[in-house]
Amino acid sequence: MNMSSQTVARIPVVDFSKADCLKPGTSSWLSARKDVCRALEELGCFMAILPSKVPPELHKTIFNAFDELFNFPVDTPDNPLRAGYVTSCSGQNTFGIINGTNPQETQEFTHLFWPNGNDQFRETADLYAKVMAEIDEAVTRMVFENYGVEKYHDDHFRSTFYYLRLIKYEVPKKLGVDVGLRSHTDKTFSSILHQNHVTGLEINTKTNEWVVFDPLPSSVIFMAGDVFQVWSNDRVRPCRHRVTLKENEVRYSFGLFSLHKGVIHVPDELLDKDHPLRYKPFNHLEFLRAQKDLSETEYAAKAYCAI
Ligand SMILES: O=C(O)CCC(=O)C(=O)O
Ligand SMILES: [Fe+2]
Repeated sequence: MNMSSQTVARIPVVDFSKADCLKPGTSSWLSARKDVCRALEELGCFMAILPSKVPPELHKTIFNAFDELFNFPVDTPDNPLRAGYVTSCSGQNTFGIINGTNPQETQEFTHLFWPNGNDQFRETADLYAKVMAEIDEAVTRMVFENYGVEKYHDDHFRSTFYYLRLIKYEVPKKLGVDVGLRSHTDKTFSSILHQNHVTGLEINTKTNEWVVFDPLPSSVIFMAGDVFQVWSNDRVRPCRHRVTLKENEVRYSFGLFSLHKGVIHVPDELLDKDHPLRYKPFNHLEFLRAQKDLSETEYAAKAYCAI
């Protein structure tokens, strides 16, 4: 063991470009499952190397399109884009697409900007969203299997939908101290982010260190949200994170946020005398509607439905 691995916490890596990694029951699946579950219980996140069907050059394609997207004038009073254009309280500008894994939705969105369409952007966004959703399906199945409740996974996944967000952080005014997003946990079941080359996302470890996420271009970060914690009766650790802007460049990220239609409850199989029930069943979408601040708060679902 060298010095740095003793002193610097690292974000675990799970390689989904390996053959059969996304096929339940194979030896690659089982080995990935072990790494996934350990990472989610210890840290609440991991870096996922994307399957090889995502060609590495698409990284440039998607973020070059972001330059154009975020330069469209959206602040004119009658612009239909205003409705979907949200500016959060700190440094984020975002476009959000509900049901972002549905190609019809991304097509409508694309046409708002480019009246004649932009196949390159649309197809690239669709591919990333699709692959990220496949990773989400596999990862949640791995966790369900690990806890012996895989029989609930199909229903769970059928009730999942994805909110796609395109996020921009401006070049910071004061390098090194500018806040992109204050420390928070996501109010999702899970969140998956693909970012451009500008670092800024920081992950909080169990020992309260902040570790900078420095991804490979062909990777994403998978983070457990508050609702994953509640569902697992505190076995999965929600990922506490923030964005600090330290580089003299625009930072972009492409995020897929999973939401659940219906009631979340802890499976009975996860309860025993050492693990008494900690959460009341709750409706994810009602919970989201009840939140005043959707971005920069911590452990909100825990507070909402703890027993
Ligand atoms: O842009 C990022 O890397 C993180 C975004 C984030 O944490 C959020 O939108 O909740
Ligand atoms: Fe977040």
